[in-house]
Amino acid sequence: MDEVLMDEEDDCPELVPIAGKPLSHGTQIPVTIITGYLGAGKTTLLNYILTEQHNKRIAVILNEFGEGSALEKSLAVSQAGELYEEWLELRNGCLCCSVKDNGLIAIENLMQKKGKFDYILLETTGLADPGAVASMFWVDSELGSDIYLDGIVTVIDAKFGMQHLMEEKPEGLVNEAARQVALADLAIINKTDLVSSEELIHITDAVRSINGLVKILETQKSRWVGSLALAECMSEGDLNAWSHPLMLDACSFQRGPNTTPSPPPPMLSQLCPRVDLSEVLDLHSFDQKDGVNLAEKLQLVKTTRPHLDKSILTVTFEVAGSLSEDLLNVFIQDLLWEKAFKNKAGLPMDVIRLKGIVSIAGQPRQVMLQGVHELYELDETPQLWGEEPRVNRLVFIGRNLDPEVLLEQFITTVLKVGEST
Ligand SMILES: Nc1nc2c(ncn2[C@@H]2O[C@H](COP(=O)(O)OP(=O)(O)OP(=O)(O)O)[C@@H](O)[C@H]2O)c(=O)[nH]1
Ligand SMILES: [Zn+2]
Repeated sequence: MDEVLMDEEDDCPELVPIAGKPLSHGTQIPVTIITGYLGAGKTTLLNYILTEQHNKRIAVILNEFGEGSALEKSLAVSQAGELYEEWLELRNGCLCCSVKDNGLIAIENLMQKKGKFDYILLETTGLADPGAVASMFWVDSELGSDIYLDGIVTVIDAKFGMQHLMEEKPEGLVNEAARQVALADLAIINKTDLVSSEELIHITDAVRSINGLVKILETQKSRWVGSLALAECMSEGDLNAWSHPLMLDACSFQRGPNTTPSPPPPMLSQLCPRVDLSEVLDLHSFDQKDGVNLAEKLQLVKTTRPHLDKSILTVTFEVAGSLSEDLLNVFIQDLLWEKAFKNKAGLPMDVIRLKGIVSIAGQPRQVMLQGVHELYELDETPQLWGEEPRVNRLVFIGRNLDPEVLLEQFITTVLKVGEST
């Protein structure tokens, strides 16, 4: 294994970009953030991952923030049954450099003490905003950290998830459960044993209506508990694709007439509920490895309609042509930082997650756009534009989004009229 490069251990270190940022994550360790409302099944999923056969040295971090202005946070790392614990000093409620850098330093220290990990899983508390935690790893990965953000996994309670998603918050505040779904790269709808197939469809639709981009899996005890026949059905490759109850339903039919004696027709929720580790780990949701097939993925995304009152939704559009990079930055900053765009009701659009593949005038390769809350990044992918006309595809997940207004703003401000691609 490679040497662990340690950052200077300051109170609040200055991070300096390293020259010649590596294009691959060769020596970096992925971190997956596991979030989800209280009691949804996050720890159960972690335990499952840790006990499953794999060749990885996985470290688990429990990101327990105390109530209110707690000054300490425990960083427990369990690995191969052993539990290590570190205590971090936090400055009062400050989510800026104190948490950021100390969090990373603690992980890096730990790696030095215990040897390098292959993978880090970070469980947030049920009420945490995964966006804040994600930002910490995402930004620093660009600055030569040992760690990069692989993806955000949100565990949802099939039974109480609807209730959590619908909970009314005081004016101006986003419901935490909905925010966790909005930010998810993978949504695991757990405890399917506790609901009927109708309830399962309902919660799945609600999740999809918030986040049109997310991959959805259904589980019991965060794992699969099916029979051999179901194991066969799971080997069908299409479940690696975007899972949906109807697809799970379809896979029970594909088993064909040979499966005798036929078992009682399984409830939708009993089909194939498991998590294959490859579906949770190494998602590459924030980097260029994802960029290669992101263009295809984005084509499948549809603008959603709010399922719940005042809820978060997904807006997507395609625009042919090439963009001015400067104007694109202005557009994104107006949207994310200035909150300058309003919907028809006059409410400012609030984007939580942003993804896209765009064509920058004069650049031969596709450029990936990623955003989480106020952070965003434009990154060239290895993918060259082909012969066919270039198409920009964007996906926005957030509140008060109006597809028409967004599209109009995008076209008028960003598109380089008359520019050849
Ligand atoms: N019936 C049922 N119970 C489950 C399932 N998955 C987890 N549980 C139970 O739900 C409870 C909460 O599970 P945890 O894994 O601790 O949930 P968590 O999200 O880590 O909870 P917090 O960290 O407290 O927010 C435990 O009692 C689990 O045994 C499931 O699929 N079905
Ligand atoms: Zn837990």
